[in-house]
Amino acid sequence: MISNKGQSTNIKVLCRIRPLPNEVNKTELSQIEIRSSNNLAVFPKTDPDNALNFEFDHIFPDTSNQENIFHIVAHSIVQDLVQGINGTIIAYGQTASGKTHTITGSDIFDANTMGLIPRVITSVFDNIDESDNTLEFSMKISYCELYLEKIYDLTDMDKKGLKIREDRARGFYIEKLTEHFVSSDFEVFEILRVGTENRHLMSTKMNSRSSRSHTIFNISLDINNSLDLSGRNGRLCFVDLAGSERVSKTGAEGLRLKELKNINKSLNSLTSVINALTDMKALHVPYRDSKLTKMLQNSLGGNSKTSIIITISPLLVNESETISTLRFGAVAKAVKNQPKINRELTMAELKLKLHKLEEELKKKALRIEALEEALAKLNIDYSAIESQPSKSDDPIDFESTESDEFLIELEEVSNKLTSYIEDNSKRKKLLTEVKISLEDIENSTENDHALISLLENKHERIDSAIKAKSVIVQKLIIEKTVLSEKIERAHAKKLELERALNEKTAESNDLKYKLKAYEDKQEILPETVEAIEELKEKLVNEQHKYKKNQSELQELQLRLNLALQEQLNNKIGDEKNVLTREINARNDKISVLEHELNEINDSTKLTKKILGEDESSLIIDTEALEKKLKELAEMYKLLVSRQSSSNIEKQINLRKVTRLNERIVLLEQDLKHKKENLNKVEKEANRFLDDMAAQSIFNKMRVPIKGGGGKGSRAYTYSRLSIKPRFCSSLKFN
Ligand SMILES: Nc1ncnc2c1ncn2[C@@H]1O[C@H](COP(=O)(O)OP(=O)(O)OP(=O)(O)O)[C@@H](O)[C@H]1O
Repeated sequence: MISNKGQSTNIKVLCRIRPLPNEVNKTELSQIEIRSSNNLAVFPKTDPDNALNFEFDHIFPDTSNQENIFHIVAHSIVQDLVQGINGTIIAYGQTASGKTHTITGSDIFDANTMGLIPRVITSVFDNIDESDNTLEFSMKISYCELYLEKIYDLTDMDKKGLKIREDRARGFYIEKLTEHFVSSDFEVFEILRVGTENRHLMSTKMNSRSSRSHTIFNISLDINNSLDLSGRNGRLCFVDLAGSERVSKTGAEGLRLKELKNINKSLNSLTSVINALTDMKALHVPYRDSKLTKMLQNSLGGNSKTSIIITISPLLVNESETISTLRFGAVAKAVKNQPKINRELTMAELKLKLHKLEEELKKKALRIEALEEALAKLNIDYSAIESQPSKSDDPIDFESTESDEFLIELEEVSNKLTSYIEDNSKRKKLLTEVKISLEDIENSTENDHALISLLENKHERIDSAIKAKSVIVQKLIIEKTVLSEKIERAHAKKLELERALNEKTAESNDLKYKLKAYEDKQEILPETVEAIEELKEKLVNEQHKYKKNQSELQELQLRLNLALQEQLNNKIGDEKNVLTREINARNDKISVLEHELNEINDSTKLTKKILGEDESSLIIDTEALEKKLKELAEMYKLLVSRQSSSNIEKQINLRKVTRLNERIVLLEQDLKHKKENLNKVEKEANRFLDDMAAQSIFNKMRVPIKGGGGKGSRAYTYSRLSIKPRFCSSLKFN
């Protein structure tokens, strides 16, 4: 990296006064007067008449918001960063005075409360978006903290106790600190969020989330110009220092005390560095005294545009810390840095430089030649002059005395020549170095080109190999499909064959079984014939019996029907007669009664006529008549009940007839079953006879197919049977 010489610039110091915490009473305020945007006075409680006056680059009153801070502190730093100029923003101040609030913000995702880092990140990406297309950017982020003199990688908590190394080109740097390549503000926000969560915090009297460490958030931006191949690099560093506190005020103990001592120690070393940087008489800047100052070497007195934001509290209770912070800021303001554009020369620039050096070298060589010629004309051996001891030690003794002036001139020429030679050798050396570096660059460029073409070739080869492979893969896929179809077909065929084989095996088993059965049967044929004869006989007998039964049954049924019919007719006739007789008798009775009633009527009329003649005999007659009437009524009732009981009897008889009919149906069904059974028996007998007939033909036609055959052989084949004897087809029933 070759850089233009940096201009000396003072560190900027800006002062931010935090607003009052809500719970605080106004009477407890320090007397701080903001006199202008860069001037402020403090009237100490102990000595209000002697105001302490402070001048800073800017003073932010407690009403300033985060956006104001960004515009005044960081806007120009962002512009510098994208030009390749380093920047640093440091927050320094008492605990709870608002350092973290200023650098990171209370909530990095809240547009109002987000601090400088998120705003700067957004702005850098905006700048990148708006930049020329020929510029290429590459951004790296790292985030670490210094806690109890140990360095932690906040983006990877497994990395603790990191070492600070020193390098000629880079100065101090943290070894193994993760640098995240990022391409969007979201990624940076995420790193910031995770890192901020990982910080060492503690709840203290003054701050519920007090930082117990110094944190450094670093942005590194490489800017490359694709046209002239020039490059730049800018680094922007945000430092949130841990807050100073008086041990006596806090009454801290244990770890808290240890933390506090460490914080104060490193802040003291920072103050020492600042003091040394501003002290003209100081011979040495004690950067190496602490890790913090090593890490901030470039930001303080180095190649960086640095701004320190001092944060102060308006509370009276913090007055002494406020004054000491303001004093620190006042001193720091005097520190001078040399920021410069960090740029690499373009190839054209390097070539031009080389060309100039070569021209210069040629001129020098000509001058040397001219001088050597002049010497030669004067007969002076230049090499002898060169090898001669110095004049003071052993002065030259010129016997042929030339003039003293000539000697002086000669000495001058000799001196000039020597200086030319020295100059020349220096330039030659420089030229060689430049040539070497140019060659290196050309070599590396050639190497890069070669590598690129190698990679391109390789890429092409891989590409064509991939294509070839994909063709093969396609073919293989097709082959695989065809093969799997074939396999499927073969499998189906195999299953079919297996099924056929099973069937054949079953058939063969069946045949074997049948063969065995026939063989067995053959052995018992005489008995079988006898049995068949017996069976036949039995069957004929059964058929006879069945026929007889059937005709008997039919006869029985006929008789039954007749009997029933007769019985029914008789019964109905009887009933009818009885009823007719009863009805006739009743009619007779009714006509008798009617007759009697007429007589009574007549006698009543007569009675009415002779009324008064014999009333008592009339009453007797009336009573007799009433009695008669009663008897007639009862007789009528009896007749009616007889008629209803004859109706019931008729119903019963009808039910009996129905039951008889049902029984007839049942008998018919039974008869049908018996018929069916008989048919079955007949069919069985026919089959049996068929088998017998086949057997008798088979016995005549069997042929050996294996093992010579003959008697006792088990392997036979069958000829097709064409004659099938039937068993008594005439016995079939309809
Ligand atoms: N300017 C401000 N406006 C609003 N709130 C603020 C401001 N400054 C500080 N605060 C609030 O005060 C509290 C302490 O602030 P912060 O943590 O930033 O202090 P600090 O200086 O970083 O403290 P420490 O050194 O202990 O870490 C926080 O809740 C913060 O939000």
